[in-house]
Amino acid sequence: MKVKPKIMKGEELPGLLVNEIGGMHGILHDHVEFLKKHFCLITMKEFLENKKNMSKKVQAVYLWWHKPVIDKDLLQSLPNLKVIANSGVGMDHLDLKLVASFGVKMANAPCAVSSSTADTGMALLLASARRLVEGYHVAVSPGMEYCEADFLGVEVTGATLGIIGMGSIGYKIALRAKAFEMKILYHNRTRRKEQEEQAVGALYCEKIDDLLCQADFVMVVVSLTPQTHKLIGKREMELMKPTATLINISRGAVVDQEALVIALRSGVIRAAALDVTYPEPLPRDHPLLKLKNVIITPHLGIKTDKATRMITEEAVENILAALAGLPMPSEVHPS
Ligand SMILES: O=CC(=O)O
Repeated sequence: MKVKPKIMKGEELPGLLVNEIGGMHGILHDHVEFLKKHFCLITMKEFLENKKNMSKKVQAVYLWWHKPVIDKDLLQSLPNLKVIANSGVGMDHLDLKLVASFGVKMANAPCAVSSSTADTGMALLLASARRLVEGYHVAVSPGMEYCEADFLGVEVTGATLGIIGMGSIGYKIALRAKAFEMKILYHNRTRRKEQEEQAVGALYCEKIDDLLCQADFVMVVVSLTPQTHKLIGKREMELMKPTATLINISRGAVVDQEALVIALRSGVIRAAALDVTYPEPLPRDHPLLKLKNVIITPHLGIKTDKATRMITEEAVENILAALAGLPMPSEVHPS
C-alpha cells in the first residue's frame, strides 16, 4: 500500500459508508477486518437510523455491487463526503457528472478485475464452442441417449477471435487466446502500441465491421456508455458469419437483446455466451432462456476470491489517497 494511513483508532477513523455487511447486497465478511484497520464502518441501516450524527462522519463510500444507490438525496446528506470507490471497473450505474458536481472524487478497480474477467470470457468461449452446458445436461440426465454427432462443437485452436474493446481486460483475453493459437483481431477507440500488438499477435481493425465479418468468435469487452449502447444490433449480427459466436462480458445493454434472440433463432449466428443481460437476472419466461444455443451466467465475471480481495485493497488505496489529497491510482472522471 503506497499511502501510509495515519494511526487512528475506531471512532476517529474516517467514516466509510457501506450498504451492509454480508447479506444479499453487502460487503464480504472476510473484508471487514481489513477495512476496519483504516475506517470506521457505517452501514446504510446505521446511517439512516442516526442520520444526524452519522452524516458528518462519512468521508467515503464503498460501492459493493452497485450498492448503496448514489442519488442526489444521499449526496446532499453527506457534507464531508470526499470519495466514492467502486468494487469493479464498470461505472455505468453511477451518474458521474452528478457525483463530480458535489466535488466528490470517484475510483474504480481496473487492476483487480482484469485477470478474473478475462478468464470468464475465455471460459464462456470454450464452453460455448464445445457445448459443455448441453453436454452436462445430457450426462446428468438418467437414461438420456445421444449419438456421436450430437455434440459436434467448433474448434477453438486456430479460430479467429475478434475483441471489441482492448483495455486491460481485452488485452488479457488476447494473451489467453494467443495460447490457443487463435488469430486475434481487435477494435478499440485508440490503437494499442505496436509492441503491445506484436506481443499478443493482435491485428487492429479500424472499423468494427471488418472484425465482425472475419471473426469466428466476437468478444464484447467495452464499457457501457451512450456511444456503446446497443453497439451490437441487428446490422452487426448480420455482418457476422453464420458460424460465429457472440460472447458478452461487458454489460447487457451493449447488445440489442431482441435482435439477438431473432439472430439465434434464425441461424444468423451460431451461438451466444452471455455473462451479462438486461435486466439481471432475466425474467424466467425470457426467450433467451429457452434457446439451446445460448449459455448465460449470472454476471460472475470478476468473482474469484483473489479478485474480490484485490478489489477491496484497490478501493482502500484509492480512498486513502483521496483523503490525503494525493493522486488516486484509478480515479475516474466524467467524460
Ligand atoms: O462487472 C464487473 C465490473 O464492472 O468490473
